[in-house]
Amino acid sequence: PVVTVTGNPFIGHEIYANPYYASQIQTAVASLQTSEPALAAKAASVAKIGTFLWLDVVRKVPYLKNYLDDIRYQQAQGRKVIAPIVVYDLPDRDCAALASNGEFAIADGGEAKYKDYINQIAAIIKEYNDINTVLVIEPDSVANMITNMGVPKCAGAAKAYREGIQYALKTLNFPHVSMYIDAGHAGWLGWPANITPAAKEYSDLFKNAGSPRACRGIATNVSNYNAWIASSPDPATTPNPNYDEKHYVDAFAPMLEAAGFPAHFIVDTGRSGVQNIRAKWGDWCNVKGAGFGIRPTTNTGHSAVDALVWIKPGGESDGTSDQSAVRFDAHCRSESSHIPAPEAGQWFNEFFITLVKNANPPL
Ligand SMILES: O=[N+]([O-])c1ccc(O[C@@H]2O[C@H](CO)[C@@H](O[C@@H]3O[C@H](CO)[C@@H](O[C@@H]4O[C@H](CO)[C@@H](O)[C@H](O)[C@H]4O)[C@H](O)[C@H]3O)[C@H](O)[C@H]2O)cc1
Ligand SMILES: [Mg+2]
Repeated sequence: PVVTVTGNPFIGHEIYANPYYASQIQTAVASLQTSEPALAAKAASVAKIGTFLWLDVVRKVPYLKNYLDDIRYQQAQGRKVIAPIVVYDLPDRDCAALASNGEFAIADGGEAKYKDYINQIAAIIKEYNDINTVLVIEPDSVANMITNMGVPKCAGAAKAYREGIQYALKTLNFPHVSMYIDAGHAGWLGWPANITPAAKEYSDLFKNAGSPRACRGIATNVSNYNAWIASSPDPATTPNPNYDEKHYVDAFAPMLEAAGFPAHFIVDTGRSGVQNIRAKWGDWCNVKGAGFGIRPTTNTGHSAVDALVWIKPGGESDGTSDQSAVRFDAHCRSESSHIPAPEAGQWFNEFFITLVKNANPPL
């Protein structure tokens, strides 16, 4: 039946555990089976945990139908399953870094290609109006508009980012959809100097898109390593009073509400199980010693936080450590980084095994 979502979309639902991530995990399990069977079993259990599907290239969009068909099959068995998707293909993507440079360039018709990408997603999502669908909108992009307008590529992309995101918010505004716009993390927009301009930027985006019903709020800590709640501040976070994601949400939510954007939040806890492992807070690439964090849940203990979720699939690289690679970013050879590492999005088996070993809570 047609789904109309009101309120927290995650309540009473499990998050789709997609077969693509599961198949990559099987590789790790096979490599551990004989030498470390207990660890292999823990690794295998991750395949059942729902992570988000990243539509990071337009050629992946048609595969969305396969996943949605699979969810229909699970729903036919009486299960209530969320479709968890990341929309991530803006032209001149990842403008302040190199690791996740995208396929579309503004200089090469990227804005029109992005609208076609969004239209393709909208056509499929519209057809599957019986599936409760959650969309994270464009990790890192708006955050870069707040802190990196000094980077020529970001300054040059500002108009395209804002227009592209507003197009997405309007075009994907369906009754069965809930959208969360990415807003970096506590160590990015959570800094006092950044959070005030951030509140204006996000509320303007929301209002200029016509305050779409489906725009439920904000996603934080996507692909990052911050605690949801830290028992004490990680030394790398000093002197930021917002030293974990809960402090960031507590500070940000009322500012957005006051500016006309009554945002709810989801927080990525996929790789936040271990704290105090970064030399510098700005070290974002393949952080050595990381562990899987709090399992996806709606028991957040926070009225503004709909769910803790695993958005970045742990085990997929943040970026290559190969200095000769086109998309090499020096942050991926930071003192905090696990080296060697493959290209962004590629399977990073050693890192996955560390995430399993260091999982907190334990697997
Ligand atoms: O105490 N002080 O006096 C003081 C003064 C100034 C300060 O400045 C702040 O310092 C922060 C670093 O601490 C900066 O935050 C970093 O900004 C980077 C982008 O520029 C982000 O990188 C992205 O990370 C994504 C994954 O999260 C990747 O997917 C993506 O590819 C990658 O590009 C880092 O996470 C994020 O931690 C702030 O901008 C900056 O304003 C801070 C304190
Ligand atoms: Mg990235």
